Amino acid sequence: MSETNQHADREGETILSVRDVGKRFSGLQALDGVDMDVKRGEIIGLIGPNGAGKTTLFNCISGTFPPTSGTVTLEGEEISGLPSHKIARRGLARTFQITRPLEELTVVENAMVGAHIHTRRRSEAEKIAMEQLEFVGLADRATEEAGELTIGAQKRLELARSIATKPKILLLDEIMAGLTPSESKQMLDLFRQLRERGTSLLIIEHDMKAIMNISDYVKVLNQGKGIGFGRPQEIVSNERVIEAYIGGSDVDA
Ligand SMILES: Nc1ncnc2c1ncn2[C@@H]1O[C@H](COP(=O)(O)OP(=O)(O)OP(=O)(O)O)[C@@H](O)[C@H]1O
Repeated sequence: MSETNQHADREGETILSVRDVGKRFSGLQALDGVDMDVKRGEIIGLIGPNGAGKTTLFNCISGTFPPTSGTVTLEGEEISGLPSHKIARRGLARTFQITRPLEELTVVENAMVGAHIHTRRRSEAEKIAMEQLEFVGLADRATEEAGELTIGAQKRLELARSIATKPKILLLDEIMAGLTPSESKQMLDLFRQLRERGTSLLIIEHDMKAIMNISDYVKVLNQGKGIGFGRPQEIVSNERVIEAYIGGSDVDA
């Protein structure tokens, strides 16, 4: 069975659909015919060796740049080629590999940046932002300068900012990097709560144990191509996946 068709019959409403997506950077084919679906309330882990194309796929989905070929649809409507702010307004949020809050703003003002994509009213944005800070455990630090936060708290603020956009699907790019074990556990708990609310998550993460623990399904990229899709226990015993990791110079999620 091809990796694309495996589990194609899984149930639930498709939120995000990636079809035959390719991305070329001058001489380099960074993505080549990638297919993937994310259903409502699913957590999908996206893994692969360094340079596999994981962040490039996030960039193509979220509108940082358009794919060279193929389509991306959100709730059945094509979003490939739209600018990122329009994609965000339709319900797709993302975090970035290197997260830095606007240090001179307060914690709540940072979270309000997310809320402002839906409302221009400050009081309404502040209400939405405070709800999300409450969710990530930062409400009591709302008036502090964001630059004062520890790395772990900055990551939770980044999560609060992104969920303040009220996403149907959230793309998380190594948001657990640099967290202590207890902060990672707290982050995984937040992911589970988001799933319970019906938010879909697509997660790039270094920590293989965490990704296998949290994901409903795992998608594996290697050299720009999908080489595996399945339940975590299927992925860890998939020979193509093992070969891609052992054959590569580095093991990375
Ligand atoms: N803007 C760009 N211009 C040119 N090449 C790029 C660009 N972005 C990514 N690439 C190249 O595309 C390939 C895929 O990179 P990408 O960052 O998507 O991989 P990744 O799987 O996220 O890797 P890592 O785990 O190291 O972050 C790499 O060879 C990279 O050098």
